[in-house]
Amino acid sequence: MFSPRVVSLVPRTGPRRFMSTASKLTTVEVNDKTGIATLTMCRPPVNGQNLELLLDIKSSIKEIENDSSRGLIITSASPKVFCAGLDILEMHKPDQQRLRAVWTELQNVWCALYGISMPTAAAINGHAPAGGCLLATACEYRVMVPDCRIGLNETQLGIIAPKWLVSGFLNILPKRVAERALTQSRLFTTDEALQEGLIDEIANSKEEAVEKCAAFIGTFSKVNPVARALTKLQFRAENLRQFHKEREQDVENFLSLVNRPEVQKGIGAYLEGLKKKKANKQ
Ligand SMILES: CCCCCCC/C=C/C(=O)SCCNC(=O)CCNC(=O)[C@H](O)C(C)(C)COP(=O)(O)OP(=O)(O)OC[C@H]1O[C@@H](n2cnc3c(N)ncnc32)[C@H](O)[C@@H]1OP(=O)(O)O
Repeated sequence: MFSPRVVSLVPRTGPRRFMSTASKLTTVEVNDKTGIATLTMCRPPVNGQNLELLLDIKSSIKEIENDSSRGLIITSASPKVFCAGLDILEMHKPDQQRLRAVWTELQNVWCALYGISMPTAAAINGHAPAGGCLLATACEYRVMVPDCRIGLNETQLGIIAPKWLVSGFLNILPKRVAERALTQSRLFTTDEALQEGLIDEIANSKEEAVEKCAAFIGTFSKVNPVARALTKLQFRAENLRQFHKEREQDVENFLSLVNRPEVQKGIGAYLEGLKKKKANKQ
């Protein structure tokens, strides 16, 4: 659960350092001058959230939290995609135990990122549908590169995003806009996302996005970190409480929904569509 941590306000000096990461699916780089940790997802081609990537993101977030970094920036090593959401292959003709673990780890990742006390920001250097949007909206600030898309498009796959998954989205967007976007499976362009407030800034490159995220985190340098953390919790505690109350039932709901024959059919067709898209590109 949420536990605010006192962070020294004295700037660190020295070179950048890398933390150990569970595998190569994420890297964590800490800027020793600013104390900000950048977590980069590295599962080509699109950072599809399979079980291993989710486990790795979770352990990197925990590592950053234990290191008392000044802030956390999440981004991607893929040139065009921040994160394509859940790896659809995990949901198609699934192994039941693994599917259960995938959903549990998606919950764990959201909970760790949404409830972390340090400032968080997403440098969205590419498309961010579904689970990608979930990561971005769990953060406090979002900077996105031009000509990309972000949103919760679950209904397109015949699945329903549960309340906890939508809560970050609802922190940012007016309820009416959120309801319409979810029911329409709307993916916002970068410009639309800025106009609606789903993102905070546009940057021309990933590097600039990371810089803008760091500048946002820097705005807290003179704010008491405990007061900041408790204030953040005040805004997020109710969603976290509700999530913990419902998380087990939520896993059962997910399993039963994904296993429905018509949903399996929809997921299969969606996968085919992705493959056809690639064939048409060639
Ligand atoms: C109680 C129940 C609650 C259920 C709630 C469920 C909550 C979460 C759900 C999800 O996250 S579902 C996943 C939703 N994601 C998407 O719909 C994104 C699909 N992908 C795309 O739109 C595009 O790929 C892209 C991200 C915009 C990137 O486009 P780009 O043109 O750069 O690449 P592609 O050629 O399309 O893809 C490359 C390669 O990657 C495969 N792929 C793409 N997305 C996924 C994915 N989500 N899972 C698995 N694989 C994916 C795609 O098929 C290509 O594969 P190859 O053909 O190269 O093998």
